[in-house]
Order: sequence, then C-alpha cells, then structure tokens
Amino acid sequence: MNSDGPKSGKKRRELRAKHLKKLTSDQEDESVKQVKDNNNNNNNRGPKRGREAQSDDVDEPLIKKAAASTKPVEVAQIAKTSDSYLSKTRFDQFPLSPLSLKAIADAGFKTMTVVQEATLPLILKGKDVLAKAKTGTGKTVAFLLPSIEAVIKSPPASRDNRNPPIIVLVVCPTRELACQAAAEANILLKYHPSIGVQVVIGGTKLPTEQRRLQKSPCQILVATPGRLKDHIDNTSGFATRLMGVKVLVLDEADHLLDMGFRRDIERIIAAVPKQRQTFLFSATVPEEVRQICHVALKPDHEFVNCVQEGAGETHQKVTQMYMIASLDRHFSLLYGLLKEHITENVGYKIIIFCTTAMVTRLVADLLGKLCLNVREIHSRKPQSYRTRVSDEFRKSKSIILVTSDVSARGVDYPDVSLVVQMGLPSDREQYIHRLGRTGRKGKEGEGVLLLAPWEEYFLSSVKDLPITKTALPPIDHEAVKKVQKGISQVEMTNKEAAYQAWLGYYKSQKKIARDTTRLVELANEFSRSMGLSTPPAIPINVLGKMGLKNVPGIRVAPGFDKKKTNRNFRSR
Ligand SMILES: Nc1ncnc2c1ncn2[C@@H]1O[C@H](COP(=O)(O)OP(=O)(O)OP(=O)(O)O)[C@@H](O)[C@H]1O
Repeated sequence: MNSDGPKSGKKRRELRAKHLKKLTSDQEDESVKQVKDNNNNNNNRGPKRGREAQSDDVDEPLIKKAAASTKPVEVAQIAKTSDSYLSKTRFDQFPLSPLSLKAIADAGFKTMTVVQEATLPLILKGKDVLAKAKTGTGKTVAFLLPSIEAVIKSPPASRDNRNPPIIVLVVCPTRELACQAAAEANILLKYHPSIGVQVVIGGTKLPTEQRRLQKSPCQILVATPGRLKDHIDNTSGFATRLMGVKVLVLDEADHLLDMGFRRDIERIIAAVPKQRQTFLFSATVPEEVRQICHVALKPDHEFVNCVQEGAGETHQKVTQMYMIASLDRHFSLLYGLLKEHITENVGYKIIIFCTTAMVTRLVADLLGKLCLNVREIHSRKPQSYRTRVSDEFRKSKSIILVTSDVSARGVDYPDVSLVVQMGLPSDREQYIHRLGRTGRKGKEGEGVLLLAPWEEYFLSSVKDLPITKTALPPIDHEAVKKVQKGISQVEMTNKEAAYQAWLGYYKSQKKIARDTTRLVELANEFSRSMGLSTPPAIPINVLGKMGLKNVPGIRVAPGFDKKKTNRNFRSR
C-alpha cells in the first residue's frame, strides 16, 4: 500500500495537471506516429542552412566510442546512509533567485532531493554534468532550477528582435515527458512572469506549432527530438534562435543517445553553440553511454552517481517478483493478479506494460470486457487522447492503465501501487524505468514481470536486482471461463493487429528471432491464447519486411494495405 503524500504534494500535482492541460490544449486531434518513427521519417526537409548543412553532410556519426574521460563524483555514500530520497540541505543554502525560492516553497519542497543536492553546486559552478539517480527522485527540478538561473543571468532580448534567443533547450524522448517537464518548469517560474516555456512535440501539424512559437516566444523550449529536428529544418528563424542556447539538457539521456534517437540528437547538438553548459540525466547510465557522452559534454564534465550499482538501482520499498508461465495462461494469470491486488489495495493504481501498441490495445480491450476500470495509452492514439487519459490517470484512484513503452520513462504518476510487465522488456534499463513508475518519492510499490518459459533468459540481465520468483496464483475455473469469454468478445481486427505486432516485436529480439520457425510457432501460441484456432494471415509485403516469407506456420494474406500493415508491426 502506498502511504499518502503531504497535502502540498496534492496541491502541486493539481497545479502541474493544470499546466499540462494549458500546454497541450491547443493541439489538434491527429493520428500519432510512433515517437521513433518521427526520427526516421525525414521526408519534409527544407533547404539546408549554415550549421545544419554542415551536420547533415557528415557521414560518420558524431557519436563514436571513446574512453570516458569522467572522474565520477560518487554520492552513493549519501544514499547509503539514508534510505530517503531527500537530503537535509535546503534550497536557500544556494545562491538561487529569491523568486525561484518562493515558487519552490509554494510547491511544498522543503529540502532538496539527493540528486538535486549533489548536482546543483557543480552546475552553478559552470560544470557540465552527467547525473544518474533513481526513478522518481526529482531529477527534473535538478536540471530545471539551474537552467532558470541561466535565463535570469542572460540579457533580455530586445523588443524588436524577430528571432529572440532560446536560452535553455530541454530534449525529452516522449511527448508526455516533454509536457510534464514544461509543466514542472511553469511551477518553478510562478514568480518569473517574463520567462516563457514552450513545448514542441509533434502530434499536431507543424504550422500550428510554428504559429505558437511565433505568437508567444520563449526562453525555455522543451522538445521531442523528431519534432525539434523538423523545426530546425523547416521553421524560419528557428536555427537562429537556437544559436542563443546556453543550456542543453538531455533528459533520459541514455535513451536519447541510443540508436533510435542518435541521428536526431547529433543534428540537435550541431545546431546549438559549442559554448554552452550541458546536463545529461537518467536513472540508468549503462557503460556504453558513459563511453559516448563526450559528444554532448565537455571533457571536464562531472559524472554524479547517486546510485549504487546492482540492487541499488531500484527502490528497496518496491518488491519485485517474476512469474513464468506458458502463454496460454498469461491472460488468466493477469486477471487473477489484478483481482487479488484490487481486493487488497483500496484506491489501487496499476500500470500494465505491454510489448507493442497493438498488444496494448488488445489487453486493454480484454480487461474492459472483464469489467475492470481500464484506460490505454500508446502511440496509435491521438495525442489529445493520450494527454486526456494521462491527466485522468494522474488524478484518479482505483484505475488501471494499460500502456506501451511511451509511458515507461519519466512519467510521474503519483501513488502507483503495482506495475505489471507482460512479456519481454526491451532491455534491463527499460525494466528499471517501467518499474520506476511505482515507489516514487520514497513510497512503497510492487512490480511483477510475467514471462513465458522461453523468455526466462531475460532474468540474467537483471540478476543483480532483488527480483524473486513467485508462485503462480491459483486461478479458479470460473475466472478462466470469464477470461475466455472476454477474449472471444474482442474484435477480430484487434487480434489480427496484435498478432502481427507481437511477431514484429519478437522478430526484433535477437535471441528469439534466430530460429524463425520457432518464432512463428511461438506467435501461433500467442494467437491460440487469443482464442484463435488458426493464426491470422499476414500480408506478403509485411512478411517480406519482417524477413518471414515462406516460414512454416505463417499464413499469407492475398491483398495488403501498405500503410496500415507497416504501422501495425512497428509501433509502440
Ligand atoms: N525537493 C523535492 N522535495 C519533494 N518533492 C520533490 C522535490 N523535487 C522534486 N519533487 C517531486 O518528486 C517527484 C518526482 O520527480 P521527477 O519526476 O523529477 O523524478 P525523476 O527522478 O525525474 O524520475 P524518472 O527517473 O522516473 O524520470 C515529482 O512529483 C516532483 O515534483
């Protein structure tokens, strides 16, 4: 059970929800592409300009492996002596603007969190910082507060400047996270009316954002990488505005520096001045990221590590369990698990992570048929819907959110009591971030990972975490029958899309995809778990793209809808 947060926390959450609404209210309803698709599709490039042209012409990626030049500032000893995410240091012990301090007091923050205490003095000294701190421990405020100081210290733009400089650029991997960071910034800016924050996140037509940027200029811009790159390429005067950047922040830095975002991040780094301060924050910083962080950070940057490796990477107060069961039992097990948690936890709040957008839709549909209070978020929902559901989930109790990885990182939903991960997480880091949606701000929580026997190998990547095997809960015959009835009521088109998406996801998992005949056998097992006696047929062009043509067990569909089928197997 979660302990209740202080009253001020509730007030702050309400404030943040209000800010979130304001930030996204002017977005149009439009089908949403996968966030990463934003990065890959670059069809609408405008003419190259200055720095952009330079960076675009570079064949070699800017990000190459090199020895990390960092001397880590280990603050693990702070974390060790206290189980709390809070330190004893007050914000007014640092030379911060009195107006920021006033806003911090209004927000109900009494003392700094460990990561804030460790990074602020270094940042105020002008250092670049790579910071690793557990999920839900206040990293957003840690980078926003000194960023606001940088704006305050910058000379105000002259009134007749048509392209007023953007001083702080914050890059986040998902739209939800960008909106949340901007909302947090607005809380800190309560008494700084002359400092503006804007988000550019996609999910709306580019001209709408261009008009908004023009109408209300800002010194702080929060953006997702794909859309930011679109603006660099297509928005008049935008590249000039970016030349004013003094602070660049990469939130969820390890994710932004991995392959899916790398090219976009390289473009963004090339579009801001070399003379700047850069902050990289995340709850996970794998060695590969340490090796390549020099592309964004100065050689003398500090690595602030607030986390002890291994067990220390997750919260002690969050119990972690895994269950191994054949696929045909997963839906019944999930139902049993949810019923048990709901009975034992008044005001429960559950997040279920699924592998892809279409599997998410299927699971949400099924739980809806089973009369559970369920919502869904994934990349195939319009942004306005995602924002509305996200808001509702943030404020509600006794509710279940089924989601893809668009909610895996950074999203700050208070009081989540249980996180269920169904199927293979994409990697160890993603497991940690998803789990981190519960147990935030020192609260308690539970995490359950539900795997099939052939997915058990994943456990070796998290063997240093306190995750223990748990017995399968007994599922009575009635419950199994209820689940079977529920799944029989789920629309056929949703099952077809889920099957194809499932196959696409596991085809991208090297260990499983090595033997394609086995992969298809497993997919057909998944199909049977949806109550289908024969697996859905897949269009030949999609099979070609997946490299699964002529694999035994696959059914080929005669015609194909190129647009629809491509999206099904890609999106999260
Ligand atoms: N000094 C503070 N005292 C109390 N609460 C704080 C403080 N600083 C931040 N918070 C609150 O802590 C919560 C978690 O913060 P935040 O979302 O920034 O965590 P995070 O470390 O970025 O997590 P994740 O790794 O999941 O992104 C937020 O609700 C935020 O408002």
